[in-house]
Amino acid sequence: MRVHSECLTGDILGSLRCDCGAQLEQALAAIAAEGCGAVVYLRGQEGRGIGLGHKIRAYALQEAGLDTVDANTAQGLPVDSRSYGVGAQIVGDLGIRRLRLITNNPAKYGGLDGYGLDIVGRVALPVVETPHNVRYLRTKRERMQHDLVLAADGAG
Ligand SMILES: Nc1nc2c(ncn2[C@@H]2O[C@H](COP(=O)(O)OP(=O)(O)OP(=O)(O)O)[C@@H](O)[C@H]2O)c(=O)[nH]1
Repeated sequence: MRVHSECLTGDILGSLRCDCGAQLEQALAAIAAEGCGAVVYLRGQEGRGIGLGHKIRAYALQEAGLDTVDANTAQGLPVDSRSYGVGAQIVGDLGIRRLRLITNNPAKYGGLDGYGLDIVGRVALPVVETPHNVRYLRTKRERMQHDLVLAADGAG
């Protein structure tokens, strides 16, 4: 089961600044290979909840040296305002009660817990690391506690 946060730039336009598009593709492929599963695509979560306009402004701040966390707070916005209650209810509405969750994000795992869903495991997504997204990935690991192993530690 994949609960995916909307990312217009990564999912639709194929931006290399984040790994969202790659993660969506990986999740779809993993579910296809398994022969069962679902992707719930959560609209309204663009930019970890700040919206597309603010995310584009965050990109300008990142060009000036801020990381993805500080580029949110510099705009007076929360680092991550996503909640997963609606996602959990959609999962339940699909008739799914017992699942393995495809994510590297502990907050997502915790956020889906407790809605009558039995989350029996986590499926880690292999990291698709490029020179363009390595700083983004490192910030996810170091400041947002994502469970990521990066090959390029020490680079970039
Ligand atoms: N604020 C901000 N949000 C971003 C940026 N790049 C991508 N996003 C958003 O980040 C969200 C994805 O969250 P992540 O924390 O990258 O990963 P995740 O989906 O929570 O974790 P996984 O389940 O492991 O994929 C999407 O809503 C994207 O729109 C950025 O530079 N700044």
